[in-house]
Amino acid sequence: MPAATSLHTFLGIDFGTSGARAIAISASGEIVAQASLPFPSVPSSALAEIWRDTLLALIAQIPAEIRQTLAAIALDGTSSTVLLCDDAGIPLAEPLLYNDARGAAMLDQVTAIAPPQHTVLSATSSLAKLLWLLSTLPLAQNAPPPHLLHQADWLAFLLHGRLGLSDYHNALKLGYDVGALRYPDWLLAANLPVQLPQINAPGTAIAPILPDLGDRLGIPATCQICAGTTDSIAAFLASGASTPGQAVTSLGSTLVLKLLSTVRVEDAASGIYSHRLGNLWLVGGASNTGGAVLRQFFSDAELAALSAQIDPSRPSPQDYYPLPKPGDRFPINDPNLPPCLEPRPDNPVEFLHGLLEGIARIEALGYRRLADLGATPLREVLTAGGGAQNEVWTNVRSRLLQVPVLPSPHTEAAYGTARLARAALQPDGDFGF
Ligand SMILES: Nc1ncnc2c1ncn2[C@@H]1O[C@H](COP(=O)(O)OP(=O)(O)O)[C@@H](O)[C@H]1O
Ligand SMILES: O=C(CO)[C@H](O)[C@H](O)COP(=O)(O)O
Repeated sequence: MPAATSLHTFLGIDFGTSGARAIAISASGEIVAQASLPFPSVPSSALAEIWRDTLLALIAQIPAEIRQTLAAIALDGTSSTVLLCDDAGIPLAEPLLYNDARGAAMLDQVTAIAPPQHTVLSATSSLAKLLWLLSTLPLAQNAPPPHLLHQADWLAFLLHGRLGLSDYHNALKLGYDVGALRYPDWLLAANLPVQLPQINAPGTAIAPILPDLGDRLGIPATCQICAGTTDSIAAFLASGASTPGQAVTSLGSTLVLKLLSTVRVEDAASGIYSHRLGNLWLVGGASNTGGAVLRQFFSDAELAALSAQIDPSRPSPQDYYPLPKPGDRFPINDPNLPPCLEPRPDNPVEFLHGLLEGIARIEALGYRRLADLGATPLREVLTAGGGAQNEVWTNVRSRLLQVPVLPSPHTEAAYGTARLARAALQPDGDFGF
């Protein structure tokens, strides 16, 4: 594998909840190109087809002169978005998205095989989804067991052609033991009729881009495709945070908390888990609250205009638990938790104040839970995602969190994934963990 030079660039591709983005950076971390494409709100074809078309169209949007300098590409996807495919990588059924709770029907089975309090004990875990998919998939007798892949794994497969690989960020909610770096005995003993992916460290260079695809896209044959990560870990990596006690809240369609901690904590009842990051832990959880609820009531322009009329120093009298539909994962892990959006004041400014404060209270409750479980105390919160631009909201959150809340220097997950691609070719890495 050739070493990277100052003439090389690195591409990060983020498959988020509402669209995909790509950012190319130079060896010094400067953004040299970026592109984005929304997902269609009403899917016109099978989901995996939309992902594939979006991936190729997104790469094609990066200027040709940058594409020909690419030394590595990494991808992230929404965590626990999974699919089953055959030995040729063809999806056998529609993928299940990160927030799909149909796995609730399999929780008894998950409980029977997994240890108590394990992260997989959630309706939306990759393992619950895998069991649900296996229970519904009509598999021909003697057919080889299907491959389970996450969204980022499958997209990377399209670029490097090696099937059956994942990374230990995406694999956490499948049950992979990120402490021991192996599948645990309880999962292997379950003998599931599936080919579990082989797990790599996020950012490991896997293989060069498929020659035909490289030719078609004007990407050098030497460009390495790397093991990926999840979208909210990518947002954390984008921030540059590297000291225990620093946290990143992703305020996109959902609310995701990630605190860098020397202590690993887990609590299935509140949807809290720890991702591995070098020698440290990225502890936190993901709630279904967030910008998707705001979008049910307000356009982005309305959010900006109405927020400007809110006094962030004054608590809202509303006691909302904003969710786009019943069910949350963190800090209350309950697939049936009802949203609370009543009573609704006539004045839209007051209603929005209640929503922003409700989401901020869920965030504060989440960080409090992490502290109660013994994680490194919170010192500072950086914010990524569409909500990061809302200063009034930042002030509401700062009042409730009682630590400084700052915008992340780079709010795009794709920037963090580009850093991961760059680290793949610079073995001493640049993350400092
Ligand atoms: N001024 C604003 N204040 C609060 N939220 C906002 C504002 N502008 C956009 N948003 C929210 O940001 C979300 C989009 O953020 P983004 O990071 O692009 O999300 P995704 O998770 O889908 O990638 C939308 O759901 C929208 O409601
Ligand atoms: O809600 C999400 C979708 O944007 C997040 O991807 C998510 O569930 C966070 O998971 P992880 O901590 O494994 O990255």
